[in-house]
Amino acid sequence: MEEYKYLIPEESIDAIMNNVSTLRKIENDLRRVFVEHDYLEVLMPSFEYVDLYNALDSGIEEEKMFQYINFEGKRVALRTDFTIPLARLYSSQKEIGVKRYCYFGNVYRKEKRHKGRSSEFFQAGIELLGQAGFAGDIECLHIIQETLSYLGLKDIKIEMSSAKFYKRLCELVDDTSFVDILKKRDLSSMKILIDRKGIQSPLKDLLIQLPRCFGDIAMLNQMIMMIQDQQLKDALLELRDLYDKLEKKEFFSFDLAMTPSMKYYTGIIIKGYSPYSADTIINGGRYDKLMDHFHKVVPAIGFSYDLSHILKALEKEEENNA
Ligand SMILES: N[C@@H](Cc1c[nH]c[nH+]1)C(=O)O
Repeated sequence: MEEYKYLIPEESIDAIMNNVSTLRKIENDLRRVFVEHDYLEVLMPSFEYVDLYNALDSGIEEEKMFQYINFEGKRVALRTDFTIPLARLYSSQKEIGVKRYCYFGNVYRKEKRHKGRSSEFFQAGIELLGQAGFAGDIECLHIIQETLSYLGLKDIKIEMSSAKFYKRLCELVDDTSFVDILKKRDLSSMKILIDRKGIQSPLKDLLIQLPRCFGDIAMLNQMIMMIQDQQLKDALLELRDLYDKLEKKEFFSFDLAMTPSMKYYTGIIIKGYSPYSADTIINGGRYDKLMDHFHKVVPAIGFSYDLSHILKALEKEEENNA
């Protein structure tokens, strides 16, 4: 027992304890930008009904939730995600219109044992609710761009793809192993899958290219020319139109093999990377169907920074430059 007096469980964030001043500085810089753009800060509850998460289906499985049965006999979980509770908050408001929320706090998702990864994550994010199409997408991407310099990390890359493109691919390939192959960018398994399913060109050619389909606008244009399926093409054309409308483009590139981190995404998906972090430091996307569960039609988009991963990356970057 003695040793446990000195240890923290693997689940706990360790990157933050000694880095509080850095965390607070980044947090305050982000808060200032979010507020300048009219985002209202909200403090969300730590506990939510498991049923809410299940009904709105983020894709985070129940085994990943820290849950217990409360005095009502209902299953309650520590917050696994901010977007879902904020959708509930929005849907409970009387007036429907554009709303901008920002938030700072922990989310909890159980990691597999002995992976050396904590199960609590400190997130800072925004949700733009009621704003459809490019206007919302561009607002979010510009805020990401504006806030990047406050993270203190060099060489951050923001990659974009489309949930419509991904969903259509899944429909066409129609195989349970496909997502895993995409995640691993495993070309040899992709070829085996193509043979097993008897997939013919032009889909076959696309699937073979897919694991290496990351790059700039030239790559996207090339794929648009090559793709014949109209739904896949339209999804990429939409992405290109969005990119064309961006004022500053230097941080943004594309990754067509991207798999959405959340099931609720319906349009653009965004992931941010640092060379010093194996985990993504930004996740976001458009989610126009989430509010259907509350019988409301509300287009929405948002993103969050994972500040625990950012702090870890900062430590590594410093070590590297020492
Ligand atoms: N909630 C998402 C990020 C996000 C915010 N808004 C839209 N997506 C996550 O935790 O990964």
